[in-house]
Amino acid sequence: MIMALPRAIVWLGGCMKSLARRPAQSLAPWYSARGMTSAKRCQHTAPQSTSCAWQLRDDCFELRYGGLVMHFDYVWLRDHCRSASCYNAKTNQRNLDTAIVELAIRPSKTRVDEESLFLTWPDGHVTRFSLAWLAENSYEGQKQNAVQPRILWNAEIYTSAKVPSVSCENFMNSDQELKKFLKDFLLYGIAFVEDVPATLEATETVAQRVSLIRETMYGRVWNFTSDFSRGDTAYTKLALDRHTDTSYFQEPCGIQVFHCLRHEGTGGRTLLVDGFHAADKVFQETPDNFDLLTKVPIKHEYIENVGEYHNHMIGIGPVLNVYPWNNEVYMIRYNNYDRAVINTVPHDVVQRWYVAHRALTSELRKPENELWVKLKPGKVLFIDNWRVLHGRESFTGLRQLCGCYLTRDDVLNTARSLGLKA
Ligand SMILES: C[N+](C)(C)CCCC[C@H](N)C(=O)O
Ligand SMILES: O=C(O)CCC(=O)C(=O)O
Ligand SMILES: [Fe+2]
Repeated sequence: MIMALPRAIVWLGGCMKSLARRPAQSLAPWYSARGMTSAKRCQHTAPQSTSCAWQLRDDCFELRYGGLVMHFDYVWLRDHCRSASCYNAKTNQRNLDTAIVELAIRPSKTRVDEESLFLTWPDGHVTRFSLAWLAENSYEGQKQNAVQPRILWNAEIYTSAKVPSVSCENFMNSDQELKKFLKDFLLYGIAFVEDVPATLEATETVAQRVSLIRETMYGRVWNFTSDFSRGDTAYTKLALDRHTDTSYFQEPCGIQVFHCLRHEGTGGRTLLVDGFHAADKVFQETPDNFDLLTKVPIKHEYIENVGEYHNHMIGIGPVLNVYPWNNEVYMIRYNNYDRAVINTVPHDVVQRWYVAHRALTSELRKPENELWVKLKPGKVLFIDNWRVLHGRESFTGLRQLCGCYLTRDDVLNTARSLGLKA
């Protein structure tokens, strides 16, 4: 399914291209500190076979296999030994005490056959790796295929994809249906379950089919209306511009679930915007803006003193969080309401940061990127809060929204257990 998607709109690490274009110095310092480019070659070259070739370089073991040229540090090779004494295959845990490995260790004997690499270490211990395992676990191999398959969308792309909603019954009873739901959720960052009874309990049951519920100071499963019972604009009838929730947590909640149990009035539509699509546009149009948004630490804060509630939450991190090895965005933290005082960078960087933030905001606000939906009783919406921003139109009348946050690790765990890449 995933392979069959049109390539142009699948997020396959567009950002990786930037690594090729930029000088190595602009990458994370560990990249050049390793001295990977200045290695001298050693004499021990194995007889060339059609399928693989290898050499012991001074600073690493070089392996050509399956179309890849891979480099393995010697300590890494000793540390990753999968022999029974070094690694417990039942628990998938390391037994080896890495701290006792000589950091300048080199194998005293090396042999490669069709399928395996055999290393004998100075103390006589033998490590065997299958070449396929090495290819799969190498840095070079990771760079090729580690990016999460995603479809970056605007309103048109999402609407014309006609992503089906799953019915509550199928969702609850069929693992295949759950898998389809999660596959779409991972691709788009949003997904719907329909025909759910309009109750808090049913919403909770649906949420628990996917994950553990992440309890916060708002409660476990919440049911809120415009009564200003809490010190936050969400508890009013006012419009809310696009944002991600709990940006003031060190780890913002991974998923948000919404179920509108009741609305007798006008307005109140939900706005959804793909933050990764916007980030990608900024990256393509002004890479320096993208870069700054990945680097400048920004503080978000929740200060509440209403009735019994006294909360002070602080979360710090860049607006765009990227993996350092391939620049893939994995989380956007964007909430202009909850953004706190900026005091983590000097004024000239602040000036440039506002420019970058404006570029991202302009992208997020383009009407073509806005997906508007009216949540109705029965229709439960799951939002990837690390990717898709939500907002709402102002409204009149009684409107009751229930839902919860989910533990991201457990959503991904469920997806992986069903055989999805997550
Ligand atoms: C969803 N629920 C009503 C419980 C909480 C709303 C939290 C709103 C907060 N400003 C934020 O963006 O995190
Ligand atoms: O009222 C809504 O539709 C959503 C409000 C909101 O942003 C939230 O509860 O996180
Ligand atoms: Fe929100």
